[in-house]
This record gives sequence, C-alpha cells and structure tokens, in this order.
Amino acid sequence: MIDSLLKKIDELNNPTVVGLDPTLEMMPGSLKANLFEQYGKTPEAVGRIFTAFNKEIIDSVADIVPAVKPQIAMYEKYGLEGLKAYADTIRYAAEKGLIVIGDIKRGDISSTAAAYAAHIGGTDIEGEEFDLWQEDWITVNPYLGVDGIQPFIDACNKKDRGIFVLVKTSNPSSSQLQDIVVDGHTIYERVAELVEEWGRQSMGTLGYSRIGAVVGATHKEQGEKLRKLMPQTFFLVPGYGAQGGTGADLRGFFDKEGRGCIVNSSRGITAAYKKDSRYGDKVGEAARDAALAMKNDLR
Ligand SMILES: O=C(O)c1cc(=O)[nH]c(=O)n1[C@@H]1O[C@H](COP(=O)(O)O)[C@@H](O)[C@H]1O
Repeated sequence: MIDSLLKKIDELNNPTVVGLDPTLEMMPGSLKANLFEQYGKTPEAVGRIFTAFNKEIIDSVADIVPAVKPQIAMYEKYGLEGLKAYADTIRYAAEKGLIVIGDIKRGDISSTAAAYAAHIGGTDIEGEEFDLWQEDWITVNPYLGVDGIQPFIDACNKKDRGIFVLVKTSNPSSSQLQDIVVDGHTIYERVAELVEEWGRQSMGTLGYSRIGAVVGATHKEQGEKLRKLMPQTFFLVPGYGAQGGTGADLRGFFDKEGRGCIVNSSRGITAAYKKDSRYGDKVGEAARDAALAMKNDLR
C-alpha cells in the first residue's frame, strides 16, 4: 500500500489528501432541508446527509487527488447511523479508486489493539475472514509503546496496508507533552526514532515503509528536522489551510525527490463553497477548485 500510495501521488502529481470531516454546520441548507423533511431531525437523516455530501466531494476530486481521510469522530457522534455513513463513504471512495486513510487514532494494550487492528487487518470469525472497514491506512496513537503498536504493524504486513503514528501533532498544545525534553531529546524525537525503527519490519519497494508518521503542517522547523531523522518514514501532514499551514512551510517535509508526504486539508476543501457566495450550494465545484489551488500551492 505504501508503494501504491507513492505511485498514485506521482501519477497525479499531487500529494493532497482530502479530509472528510463533515459537520451539520458544514452541510448546505438545501441538502439538510430535503433529508430532514424525509427522515426528521434524526441520526439517520444526518448519516444520509453526510453520505450524500461526501459522495459529491468524492465525485468532484477523485481524478485529481490520490486519497481521502474520513475522520471517524464526526460520524461516531451520530451513533450507528453515523458509522454507517463512515463505512459507506469508505466503500464509495474505494470504488472511485481513491486510497482511504481512516482517521481513527487508536491505541491500547496489545490484546485490545489487536481488536482495533481489524480496521486494516480484517475480522476473523472462526476461520471466515471479513474486511468490514476497508480502510487502506489508519492513524494510531503510540503512547502505550511497542506492544500497543505491534498488532497494527502485524495487520499492515499481513494485508499490505499502513498506519500513520502520531509523532508531532498540529494542535497548539502539542508542545505540552510532545516537546518535553528527556536526556537531551524531545519526546516527539524519541517517538520519531521508534517509528523509524518499527518501519524497518515493513518496508515497501520504493524506499518508504508502511509505518508512517503524522507530522503537523503547523510545525515547519520540527517537520524539517523529522524528515532528516526519519528518512524511510512517509508523513501524513495535517494542519494545512484551516489551521494555518501553507505550501511554503512544507518544503522541508518532502525528500530531495519531492516525495515523502501527503498533506491533508479537510475544512479548507469541503467547506470551500461557504467562503465564496458565487458557489451557492455547489459544494463539489468549490471543493475541486480548492483542491486544485492546494495542488498548485504544494507543487
Ligand atoms: O491524524 C490526523 O489526521 C490529525 C493529526 C494532527 O496532528 N492534527 C490534525 O488536525 N489531524 C486531523 O486532520 C484533520 C484536520 O482538519 P482541518 O483542520 O479541517 O484541515 C482533522 O481530521 C484532524 O483530526
């Protein structure tokens, strides 16, 4: 999967992932009115609204971006109907040829992590295998150490899928814990070393491993440092756009060949139609224009 991700980015000449983080506020009034009328103000209506919205976004960007990243929290908020929208979105994106990064940020002791790892490794029911979630990649939290991560690594290797491990997150308080210095190194540098080491079990054929890292676009210098510390680790870079990251900030996150990263924008693309009244409710058209502008900025 790391090889296919690299190839797809090269083919489209675009290291962008469109984040699918729907909220009711983000949804166009016409879509909401229509489905609330049919299903009432219910979780089922919201699930249907999110799915319809995501399909429009996916249809409008599938030929120009390699991947989408649905954030599970936005769907989970609406219970099982929300999770159905999450799963339907993943299936639809996969049908359209997109790589799917499930942003689920899991992590626990090994027995529990092994259950979470079903997101990429599949679910076994007494010898019958089910691929219930179908994400190609997921995000994971490394705070429990290697026994909490190994089940995910095993799943990656078994199914040729991938994980992105939180290393330096984009949020303002990320420094509160991640920048604590122990024995002359920050915690996030120590995590970076571990992720690079874990990746050695899981190399693709193009120089990068299936064990990737999350590095926030909002930390220019740290990103540059991490690229040097982690030469075989592919980065998922959130924080572009709505959180303030720009293409110029990210030069040092890429390797010498201009590879090594996929940059996420969620609200900056999916809510672009709200920024310019000329789009009206044309969500897809605005998303495509925003994704093309981001591609140019990154290149
Ligand atoms: O793992 C992530 O994707 C992630 C890590 C991080 O450090 N910062 C971060 O913003 N994210 C996610 O990336 C998305 C950012 O959304 P926008 O700020 O709207 O582009 C959200 O889904 C966040 O949960």
